[in-house]
Amino acid sequence: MFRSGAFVADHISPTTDDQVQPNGVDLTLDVVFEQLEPGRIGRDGKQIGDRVARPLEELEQKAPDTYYLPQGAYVARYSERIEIPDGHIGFVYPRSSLMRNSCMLNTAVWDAGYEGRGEGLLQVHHDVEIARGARIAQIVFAEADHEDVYDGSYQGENLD
Ligand SMILES: O=c1ccn([C@H]2C[C@H](O)[C@@H](COP(=O)(O)OP(=O)(O)OP(=O)(O)O)O2)c(=O)[nH]1
Repeated sequence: MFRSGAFVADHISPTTDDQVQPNGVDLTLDVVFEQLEPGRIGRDGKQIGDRVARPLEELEQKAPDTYYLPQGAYVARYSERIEIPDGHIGFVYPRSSLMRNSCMLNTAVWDAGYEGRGEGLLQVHHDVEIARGARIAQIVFAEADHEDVYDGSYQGENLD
């Protein structure tokens, strides 16, 4: 069973009322990275290729700060601290307005026990402007059995 947005919101911070949806919580864009060097996925480990944060553009004095993203693939970091409670699994979906603008957010599984400010693959199929802090995704929680909790290398990532 999927949990209510109000339940999810208790595990996402910070959140404002307008981020809380009936079945999930909207996530906002913090930083966009561009990968510079190849990474590696091995049989016994992995390495994330070097990356650089994209510059924020002052597009016609637009506030807040806005990213202008040419067609390409980027890694987007969410602003919110996400905690997946025991007995649950998380899924992130793109905001449909991204899709309708020829962009897509690809995501993986969010494991029970994970805490951090995670990332997603932002595919830009047509140039787009996205303001920092804009809502780009929605996270939902489903109840799920598990034996262990997440204890991998991304545990606690990007928390200050
Ligand atoms: O789209 C996603 C999906 C998951 N995560 C977070 C939550 C998840 O619990 C963690 C690790 O994901 P996964 O287990 O798929 O990563 P891995 O490559 O297998 O790394 P590890 O070996 O550390 O588990 O990354 C994201 O940031 N973005």
